Amino acid sequence: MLSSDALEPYVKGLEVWVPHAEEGWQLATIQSRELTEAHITLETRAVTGDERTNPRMHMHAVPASPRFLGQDAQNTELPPLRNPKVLDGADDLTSLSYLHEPAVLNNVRIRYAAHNIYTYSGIVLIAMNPFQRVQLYAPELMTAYSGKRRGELEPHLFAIAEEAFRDMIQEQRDETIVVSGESGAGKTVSAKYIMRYFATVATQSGGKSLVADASKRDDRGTEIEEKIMATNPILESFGNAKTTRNDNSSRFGKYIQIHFDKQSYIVGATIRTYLLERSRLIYQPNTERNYHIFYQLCAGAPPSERAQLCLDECTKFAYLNQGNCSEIQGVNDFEEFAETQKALSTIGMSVQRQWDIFRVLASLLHLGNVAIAAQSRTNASIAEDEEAFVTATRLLGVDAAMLAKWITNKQIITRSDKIITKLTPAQAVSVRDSVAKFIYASLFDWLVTNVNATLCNEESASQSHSFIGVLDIYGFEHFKRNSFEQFCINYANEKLQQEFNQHVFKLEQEEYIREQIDWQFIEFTDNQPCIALIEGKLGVLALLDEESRMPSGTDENFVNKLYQQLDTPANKKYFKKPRFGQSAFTICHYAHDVTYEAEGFLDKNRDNVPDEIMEVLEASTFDFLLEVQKHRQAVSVAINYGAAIMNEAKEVASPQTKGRGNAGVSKKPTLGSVFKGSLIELMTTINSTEVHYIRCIKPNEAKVAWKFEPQMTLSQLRACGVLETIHISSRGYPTRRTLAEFISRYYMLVPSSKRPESPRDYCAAILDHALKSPDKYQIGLTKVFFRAGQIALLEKARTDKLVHAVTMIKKNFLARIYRRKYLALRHATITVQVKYRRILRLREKERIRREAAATTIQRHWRGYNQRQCYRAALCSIIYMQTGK
Ligand SMILES: Nc1ncnc2c1ncn2[C@@H]1O[C@H](COP(=O)(O)OP(=O)(O)OP(=O)(O)O)[C@@H](O)[C@H]1O
Repeated sequence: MLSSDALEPYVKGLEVWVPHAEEGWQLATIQSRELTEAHITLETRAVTGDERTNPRMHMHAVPASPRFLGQDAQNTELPPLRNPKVLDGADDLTSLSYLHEPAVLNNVRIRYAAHNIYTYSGIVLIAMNPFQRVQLYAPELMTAYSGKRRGELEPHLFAIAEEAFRDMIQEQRDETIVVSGESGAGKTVSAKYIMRYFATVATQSGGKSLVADASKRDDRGTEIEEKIMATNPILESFGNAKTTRNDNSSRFGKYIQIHFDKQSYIVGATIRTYLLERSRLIYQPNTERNYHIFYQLCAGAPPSERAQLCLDECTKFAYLNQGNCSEIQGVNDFEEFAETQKALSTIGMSVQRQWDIFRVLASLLHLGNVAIAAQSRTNASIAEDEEAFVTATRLLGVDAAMLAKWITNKQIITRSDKIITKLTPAQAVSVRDSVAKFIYASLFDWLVTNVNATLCNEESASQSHSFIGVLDIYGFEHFKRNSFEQFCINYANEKLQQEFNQHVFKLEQEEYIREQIDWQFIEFTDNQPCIALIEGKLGVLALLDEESRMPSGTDENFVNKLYQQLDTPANKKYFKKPRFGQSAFTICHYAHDVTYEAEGFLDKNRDNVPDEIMEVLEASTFDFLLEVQKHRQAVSVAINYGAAIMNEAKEVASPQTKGRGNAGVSKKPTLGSVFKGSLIELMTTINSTEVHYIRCIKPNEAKVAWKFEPQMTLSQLRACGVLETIHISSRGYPTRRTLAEFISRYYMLVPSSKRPESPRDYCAAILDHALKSPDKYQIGLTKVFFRAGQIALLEKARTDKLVHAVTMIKKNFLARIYRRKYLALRHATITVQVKYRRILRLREKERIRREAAATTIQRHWRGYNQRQCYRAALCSIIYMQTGK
């Protein structure tokens, strides 16, 4: 049933959001509203756009289940309300009055259009990729953010870095900055700037930040910072590749811990890496490349080393030419090779050791060129004198005959016998490739361990007092075809999302307690059932491991096991068996339902090379290769030990799983279990730190500067949990203002005679006047908390008040002006009148005077005439009488 409160704002002329196919959401105004006992009808019209593409929208809501009908879709809710215009482009989404999907999208869009790439969403920083160099990372800006609290300046990743740095000093605890987002969203760039910030900014005791002054740092300090920065080009060369989505895509996850001493100077760093994409070594889709280092080596090796390693154009190597892409626009592999070498030297790696590494890389390229022929129709064979094979085995320092034998044959050990069978050419190619993948993955791990050894020796480890970790991890992935890699990535994201949700809740609760407001905490939907479905005792990973350890295990058996174990009513919210086909399974993740193709799961999970080939490699005459393998074995032992402990714990917990399919079971750690172990370890670390979040968003697929694709942005906002967080917090008090901010904006809502002294009472007085429902807000010690929508009401009240005030001022002002004008006019009129009258009077006087004069003249004239006549008559008489 719709409450009258909910309906109240929906009046004619109000702006609301309606769904739109391309724009995500579109602005519309309510044209009419009709309320009957049976239902409510709202009719809206799009504010912009042409009538054909955006026809009128008719909305209905029945009392029992409010709904509005779109052009062709039915919605069960009233349309979301638009925020007051004054909030457009707010730099923190939590300051919006209505917090919903369209509001978030609109705000981010407005900011991006104004070239503001960063926006806060509560504790999260949303970073939109500009796909263009922006002037936001200069040292002067680092100085500006140094020592400043978040919110004092525009949103920025330096503000997040500074916050972590300050918290570390003040709270004496470890910090983590989680940078996530989809491929090409800007994680690596952001992580690099954060590291640069830490490398540039140092502290003085007392927690006062300042940009590092070279004179204040000893050489060791500066050297460590240089080394830390040098890890970027190294890891990028060996772990990044060109993909369709990103020219410099990191094909692994990493967690870099920067260690600080008691004075908050950097003393070292350690790097943990996750799930390097191994398949890229042997296969690249069209327009994609293998790892950068191979192309750099082919372009940059000097002639003597080139000859020694038999290097050629990169297009000549099967492992490098499948994507038909040997160059990246704007990247010079020759120069990049020099950069990589320089970085390796910076971390203290000798030139000899560098060439050992390059030798291994060259051997892999030649191994990829080894032709596997069909000896008979089904049996594979390798020509031992083939150039590529000779070079590969020479560089690897291994027995060519033995390697050829174990690439083309397989040995099965039974209780009483050892049976050798021939492999098909396809199987042999797969073994050859598994050797290459194994060596490259081992080399990568060795490299990371060595980088760590130089970045954090025993001395720096002993000085380390606290650390800030930067996690640059792949975001949620959902492609047309999803495989084991996407499964692992999405599993990692489920774990991070859970941590994030709990964190947001924890923070909310903490703030409410700190501010001493009354609240009843709301439950939120935890994604734990989905995580349990993946990593639980009989979850996807356990069943995958069980099947992987069977000598005769297949992807089909694995997927059937999933159907049997997991396709149950209890799991129906999280696991689905697709309607068609028997080779896929769907997991309903927090961000999206993803259907995974089971094909290849077992191979990828097993990720092992036959024992016989391991023996061949272990007998190598190339010392460096042996060192790499020893390192690998040490890591495996550690993982096995961890796995054994985990298994033991599991078996104690669940006796019914004991003995499940143990016959002929391989004891090697599977990739899934390794990943699970490293993820658990990562989560333990992260949970012991204070976490800060940066969510990178890729605003368009084509990587075009400043282009905003709403649907693409929306799906990422959903996937990175921003909308989920907003949903969570909107059930509490999502909007808040400090008492001072609140008073300075809304003081006019209470008459000046009724303004109390204390800020809290002042706020209470304002709220009492402006908001009808006291349950819609709470006044804390330093902040006022609002339920969704209240700021819009306050804004409206403020606008009404101001409009009223403006009208009054205008009225009085105009009255004054017109009165003045009137008085001036009156005065002028009177003056004119007086003068005119005077003139008239003068004229009258003059006339009278003239008339009098005329009369006189007339009289005189008449007199004169009469006299003249008299005189003439007299003369005539005299004349007549006298004759004179
Ligand atoms: N802040 C930024 N300023 C300018 N350009 C950026 C910024 N962030 C990202 N870019 C551009 O986007 C590209 C992709 O960024 P980046 O490599 O950091 O993505 P990613 O999220 O790490 O991707 P992947 O997961 O594939 O490694 C960069 O090469 C750069 O061109």
